Amino acid sequence: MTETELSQERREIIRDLEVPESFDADAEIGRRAAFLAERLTTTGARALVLGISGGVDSLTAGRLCRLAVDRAREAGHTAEYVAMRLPYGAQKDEEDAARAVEFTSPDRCLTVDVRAATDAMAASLTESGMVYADAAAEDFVVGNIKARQRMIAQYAVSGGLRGLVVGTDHAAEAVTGFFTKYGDGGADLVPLTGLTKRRVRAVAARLGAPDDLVRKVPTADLETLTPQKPDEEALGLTYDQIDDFLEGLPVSDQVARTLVDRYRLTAHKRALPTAP
Ligand SMILES: Nc1ncnc2c1ncn2[C@@H]1O[C@H](COP(=O)(O)OP(=O)(O)OC[C@H]2O[C@@H]([n+]3cccc(C(=O)O)c3)[C@H](O)[C@@H]2O)[C@@H](O)[C@H]1O
Ligand SMILES: Nc1ncnc2c1ncn2[C@@H]1O[C@H](COP(=O)(O)OP(=O)(O)OP(=O)(O)O)[C@@H](O)[C@H]1O
Ligand SMILES: [Mg+2]
Repeated sequence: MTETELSQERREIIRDLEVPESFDADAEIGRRAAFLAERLTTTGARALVLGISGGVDSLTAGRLCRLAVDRAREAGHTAEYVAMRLPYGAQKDEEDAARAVEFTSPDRCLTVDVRAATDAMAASLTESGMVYADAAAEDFVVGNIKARQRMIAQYAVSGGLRGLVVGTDHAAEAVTGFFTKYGDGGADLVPLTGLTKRRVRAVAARLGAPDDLVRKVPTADLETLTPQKPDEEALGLTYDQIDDFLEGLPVSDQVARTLVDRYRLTAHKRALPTAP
């Protein structure tokens, strides 16, 4: 890829992922809360359902759900914001998760431990004769089962309450495809679309979130063998590098090429299933 092709492709990615040049936290909060409220009133849905992990993305999306439900109610609509705690057994940062739930102020919070379902599926797969390359490969696959069990739990609640499932994907995850296909990637509404990680943090700070949660080290926390593994370690890139790339700020050629490659390789995760 020539320099010109690289910068052209970068511009296209920024456009496709809807990353605006300028950013104003107040404007983003207003626009995104209004979007969620409009979805509630237009679809007639009665609930916004969201998993709260203890990380900054769900904390931010949760507070936007609170604002949106309040707005929809003011317009005469009946709706609630339902938070879900979805630990796999005992979660190491449970205290952060509890504080995050409190900050987002849900109408109710349901806790569903995804461990039994995850372990049962993993055991059935092994019984079927499925063999993994090694223990780390199995752990990685089971990590994605955890994410999909969370999706199943959220859709069960959404189905029962006539709700909509809220996802937390944003531009810095979308560009790298750093989410589980049909797991945390499975949602009805994605209010953080187009935000870089630092902009998610800026929105969270503006919403008044506790500082340590705003600055918390991001983790998918899916692998049992390496709990709380920082995303940056798994990605081999820092969020600052990813954000700089998406915000059109200076990045090394190597970072730009890595991200363009990653974006191409993960195109299937941002698209509908491929058809003939
Ligand atoms: N070219 C192609 N066209 C159509 N489909 C294609 C495909 N290549 C793979 N696939 C399918 O996609 C599957 C792989 O996708 P997937 O199952 O998602 O698995 P994969 O992308 O390998 O793993 C998910 C990654 O996202 C990270 N993650 C997950 C969840 C949350 C977070 C977080 O930040 O919190 C991060 C996780 O740590 C891991 O690194 C393949 O097994 C295959 O079925
Ligand atoms: N243990 C959990 N309990 C409830 N929801 C979860 C849990 N783990 C993940 N999720 C859901 O999956 C989403 C994706 O996880 P992800 O790690 O990208 O976001 P986060 O934890 O909110 O923020 P960060 O990326 O900074 O860790 C979360 O935003 C949340 O909605
Ligand atoms: Mg997380």
